[in-house]
Amino acid sequence: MKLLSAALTRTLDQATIQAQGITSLELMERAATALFDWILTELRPAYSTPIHLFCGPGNNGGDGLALARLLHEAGYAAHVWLLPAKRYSADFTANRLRLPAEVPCQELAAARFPELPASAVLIDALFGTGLSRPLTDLAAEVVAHLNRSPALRIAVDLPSGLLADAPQPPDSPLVQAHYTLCFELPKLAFLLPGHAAFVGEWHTLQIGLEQEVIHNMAVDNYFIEDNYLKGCLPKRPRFSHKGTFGHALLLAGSQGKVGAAVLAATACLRGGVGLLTVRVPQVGYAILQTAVPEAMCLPDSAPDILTELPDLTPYAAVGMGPGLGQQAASREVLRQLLQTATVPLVLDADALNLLGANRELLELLPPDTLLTPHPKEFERLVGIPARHDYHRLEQLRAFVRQHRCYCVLKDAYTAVAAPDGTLYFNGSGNPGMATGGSGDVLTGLLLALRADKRLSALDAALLGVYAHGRAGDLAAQETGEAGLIASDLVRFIGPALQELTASAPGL
Ligand SMILES: NC(=O)C1=CN([C@@H]2O[C@H](COP(=O)(O)OP(=O)(O)OC[C@H]3O[C@@H](n4cnc5c(N)ncnc54)[C@H](OP(=O)(O)O)[C@@H]3O)[C@@H](O)[C@H]2O)[C@H](O)CC1
Ligand SMILES: [K+]
Repeated sequence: MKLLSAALTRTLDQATIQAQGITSLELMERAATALFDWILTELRPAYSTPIHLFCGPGNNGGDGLALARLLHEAGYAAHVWLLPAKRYSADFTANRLRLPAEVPCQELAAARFPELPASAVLIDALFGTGLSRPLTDLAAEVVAHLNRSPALRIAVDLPSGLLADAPQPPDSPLVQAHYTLCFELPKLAFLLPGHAAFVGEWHTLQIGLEQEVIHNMAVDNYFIEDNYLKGCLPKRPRFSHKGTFGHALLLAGSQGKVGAAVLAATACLRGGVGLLTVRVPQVGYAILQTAVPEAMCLPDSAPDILTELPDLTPYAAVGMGPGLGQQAASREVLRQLLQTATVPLVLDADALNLLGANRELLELLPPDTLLTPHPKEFERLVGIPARHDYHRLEQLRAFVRQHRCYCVLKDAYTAVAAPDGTLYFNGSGNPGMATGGSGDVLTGLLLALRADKRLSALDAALLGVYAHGRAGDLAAQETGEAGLIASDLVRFIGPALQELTASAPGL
């Protein structure tokens, strides 16, 4: 699914109007009908529930006015509050005129804000994609008033005050919505951690925008939704053998952190790797052989950290990092790996911290290496703290372009960055996955997929990130979010990958 900028959204509106031979007012009616249907099916308000609609001067306000009419016609208690302005959009005015006289409709004024009790539903239709500057004066006061209310807040298209795809000054007034209902496609702003408290739970409502036009739009941000990757993992041919799916090498573990190696190893095996060899220090040998009998173990000669890189000839892909520690000897193993590897690499955790602390090593990254930092590790990699979420995304694009690598920036909506700077935001997963070892599981899974020669680097990264989140969603159905631990993720990798597997060979 593409993420469109506010400007492209406007282009899409116009193209839809032209292609379908409809008026912009008819498109607004579709939007209002979709909002109405969602409210009725999902919220199921009582007829007596007071529904207060706060309408701004543009088409976002027009959506609110049309929704007020539909609610009123269906017997609900709609009450409209208008934000006075010098100019109103044509479709706002048309819907203002179509509002039945029985619907209470008042202009907002500083001394005349309505009481908004907990039993009410508030519709924020003040500003949408036409917002051009931070809210001030009366608009800012209205937003503060809405946020103070204990009532449920539903934002139309965007929480008012939030820009769809660009940063706003810190502390700009923003509606804190419980739900945001937008049209057809989500907005980039919804996926950034700093906006979670304002966007709330978001849903896209279909209003029949032209798919052909969307298809032809060039964008650099995508959202990976549920059906996007279905069938992308090739079905295994009947005459497969262990070699078909590659032999992976995992370099992981140190004194006190052998569990990370165990988790990554089991995830790699569940990810479908043909053969797995794990390099651990002596301290990990008995643990690994006992906990993961399916993996071969090639112990380092050192007791508690990795100090030697094994011969890489047998391997189709190499992963390094989980539980590694940051000792100088392990850094030299990393350096040697970067200098000698000719197969795909997956680098995580302390391998990333070693890169961050020795940034000259970044110059050695073989092309298409896959890095999986969380935001703090990413900051160490680039060496400059991000000023805000959008700045971090720009750093991410610059980083992958410079190093010709893939980077998985882990967050609530994990972003997979491709070397051309395109970002793919992952939609699967849940907060239960913020638990120790979750990242080690992702590394192991990605290592398995990178060892599978049938997959491109991008497909392996997208499938791995999505399946990891999906495994978390399946696991949480059984354990709940709080009770989820990383080994639960491992158990559900198989079912998650099964959902993504093509139903017939070659599909
Ligand atoms: N396909 C769709 O997504 C559809 C979307 N619809 C709805 O339309 C809005 C976008 O409508 P638009 O009229 O372009 O914009 P807004 O309603 O957000 O607001 C524009 C007016 O607000 C003024 N403005 C902007 N910023 C401020 C501010 N900080 N303070 C005060 N006033 C502000 C702006 O004035 P300018 O001076 O900037 O020109 C405009 O007057 C979209 O979000 C959807 O809700 C369609 O209904 C259906 C299809
Ligand atoms: K809004």
